[in-house]
Amino acid sequence: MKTAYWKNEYIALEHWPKEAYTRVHEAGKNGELHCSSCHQAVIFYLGIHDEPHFIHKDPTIPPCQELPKNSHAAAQAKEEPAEYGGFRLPKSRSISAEEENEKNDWQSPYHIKNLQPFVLSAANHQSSCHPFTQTLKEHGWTLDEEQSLAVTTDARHLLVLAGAGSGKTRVLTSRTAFLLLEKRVNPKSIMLVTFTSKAASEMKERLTRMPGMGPSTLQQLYTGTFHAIFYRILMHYDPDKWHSSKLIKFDGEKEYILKIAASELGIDEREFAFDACIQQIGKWKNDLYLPSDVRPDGDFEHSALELYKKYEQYKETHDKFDFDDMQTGCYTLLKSDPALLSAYQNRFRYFLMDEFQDINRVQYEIMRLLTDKAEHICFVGDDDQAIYSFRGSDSSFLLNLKIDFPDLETVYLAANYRSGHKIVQTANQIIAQNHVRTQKKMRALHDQSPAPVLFYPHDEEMESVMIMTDIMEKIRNGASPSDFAILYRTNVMSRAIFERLAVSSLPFRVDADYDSFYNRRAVKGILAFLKASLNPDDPSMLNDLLPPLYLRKTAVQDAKALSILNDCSLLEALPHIGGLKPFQKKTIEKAVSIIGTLKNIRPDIAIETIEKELGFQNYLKKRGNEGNKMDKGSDEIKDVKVAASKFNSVQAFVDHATHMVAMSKEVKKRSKTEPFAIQLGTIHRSKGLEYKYVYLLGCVEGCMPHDYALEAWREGDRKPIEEERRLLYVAVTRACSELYMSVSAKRRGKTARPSRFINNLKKGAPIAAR
Ligand SMILES: Nc1ncnc2c1ncn2[C@@H]1O[C@H](COP(=O)(O)OP(=O)(O)OP(=O)(O)O)[C@@H](O)[C@H]1O
Repeated sequence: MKTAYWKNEYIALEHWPKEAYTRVHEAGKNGELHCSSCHQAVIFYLGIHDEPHFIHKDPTIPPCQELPKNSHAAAQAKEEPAEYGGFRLPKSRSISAEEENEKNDWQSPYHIKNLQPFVLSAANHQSSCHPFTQTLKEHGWTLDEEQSLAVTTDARHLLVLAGAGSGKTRVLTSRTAFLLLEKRVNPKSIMLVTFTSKAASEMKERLTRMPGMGPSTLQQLYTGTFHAIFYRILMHYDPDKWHSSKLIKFDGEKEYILKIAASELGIDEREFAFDACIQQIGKWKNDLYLPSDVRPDGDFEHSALELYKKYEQYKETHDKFDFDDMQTGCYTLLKSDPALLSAYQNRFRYFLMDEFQDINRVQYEIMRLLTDKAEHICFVGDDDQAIYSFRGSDSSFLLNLKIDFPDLETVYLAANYRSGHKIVQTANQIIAQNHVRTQKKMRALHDQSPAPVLFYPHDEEMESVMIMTDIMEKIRNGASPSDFAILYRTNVMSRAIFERLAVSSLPFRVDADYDSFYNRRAVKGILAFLKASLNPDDPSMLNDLLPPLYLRKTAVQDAKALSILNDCSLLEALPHIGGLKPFQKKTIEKAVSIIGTLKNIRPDIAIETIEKELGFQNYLKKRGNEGNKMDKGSDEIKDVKVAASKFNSVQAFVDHATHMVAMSKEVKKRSKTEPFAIQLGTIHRSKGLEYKYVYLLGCVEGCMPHDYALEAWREGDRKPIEEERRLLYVAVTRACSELYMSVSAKRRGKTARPSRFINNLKKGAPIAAR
């Protein structure tokens, strides 16, 4: 059914603006929609597969005949009210039923076609006859011919080079078991390096299920990430120097140190990309470049080098260290203490290293030192999954291993056990466009999964509703929440889907580094103005309100004292703070006079007022992170406006934001102990994982590839774009059965273009009008 009543208003979907669809959907959930014929309650279906339509809430009632177009109700809809169904139509838009130009075409989902046909390869199913492989098989753990070779070879130096889902982790785990059980290697002499600590514990967990593997043996294995292993070495050697209380954990802290240094050096804060500078310093350190080794190229690197020097001085004087220092510190320690190095070399004789494509120079050099007396090294990696080069990782270490290890034996794994043929072909097609890579092609073992789907929401809000509908349908049909992952390029993209999940009854979890969208710096600033408007005495808004009014944080105390003294609100006290410069006084007085009115206007308009009239835009330019490459304050403002546009009042929006901040804390806590939940996460964090159903948000230019990569590409640097393509490849290859990629028409309130990475997937196929 294409028509309904929203309270007393008539909705004909054909003429209803798509930006209002999510509101109609909400209205249906709240019981505000009724059938235009029988007046029974209806809900609004807004999913991926079928066109949006109304359905009776009671599933036993069949669809009704629609009312004719020229009925009384339809005529009512022609009056073009300013507020319609609680939704404001753009003034220029007519909702007249006669105006066919205004027809609201639905773009059907596109099932990726033109993929190479599936060919069943007999080799895929052959399992090896090696006795160890046979033993594993008897215990339900199969290895194919290639995997078995990688597990049982006597090669001293072994590289397992393989595509996604080809069983690299399975091989690494089996090879560890082979060394322990077949070769009777002392577990204490094995070092097993994984990319995440979770992967290390998962591998240990898999090992416990192998025949003859006791927990005491596994406890003796030396496992962990490079960082964890290096830190353990440092702590063993000098626990005071490396005490965790001295660790600089967050980029925010680094940025603070760099901003002070920048002002001392006269670097213009407004223009400078502090996030890129933090990355650059990390890159130099991971490349083992001391400040004196750096030969800067261009203005940015010159400034970054000066800041690098200052940053190192700061840590020295304040007795601090950061994560990069754990690596460089370990390298220096091992180089400077031959006895210590020798002790480690004598202890560890067997090395197994996963995700080797993401190794950086300092890690490689430490690995070279530690493995000097090694009897066996197994490197595992996939250059197509190298996604950390922005922080100094370099897959050429993997690809050039033969130079340092001339007897290196390479085993290629080509069979993909994880995904259906159409997903594997889609991934092959995406990654084949990269110029810098080793040529390899994955082949799937079955063709039972449907083709990946591109779907076309109007915006971020509709994207999240469509995904939710699809997930709920699948769960009703027997899927488990843990079958699903919703992946995105950057955390800021998760706002809308988080909000939908938060108000649903579905269990979901987030990455360990997740933080609420409403805790972002610029968003908190905007919220402070809105909160002040609702309650000028709310002390919780003061801290975030002061910086955009150019007041120091210490002004909190002054404001509190003045409000008591003058018997006025905290907000009213601000212009009376002593020592204000004329421009400050003017800004504050204007703000105070306008803030009070914000609560009476629509939240998105209120935000616009804060931005333009109350100087928030200028503040962001001066003090924000507008020079940043990744997270720009102005982008956060665009996002917050999209979020606010769902609400009719400032109060409702502020309440919602407060609720979401509390929810994100709660969900984060729950995430640690919630195994049967929908996973919400960045693509970076999804590496090594797999899910039956994967949804990819924002497959549009600017999101994927990210704006920063597009900028680099325009300046002639292809590397970031290739890395973005690898990210998409990683995301696509997480899906076992079904993959959905969202190509929204709008992003941050502006028209968006489909990602260049998926454009070629549609070649030769009809592209529906957008
Ligand atoms: N020989 C095999 N028989 C059956 N299933 C297998 C086999 N090898 C691997 N698998 C399954 O295929 C999936 C992918 O394996 P694994 O995670 O080891 O791949 P990977 O190469 O490490 O993947 P990625 O690099 O994409 O993270 C897992 O579900 C694993 O259990």
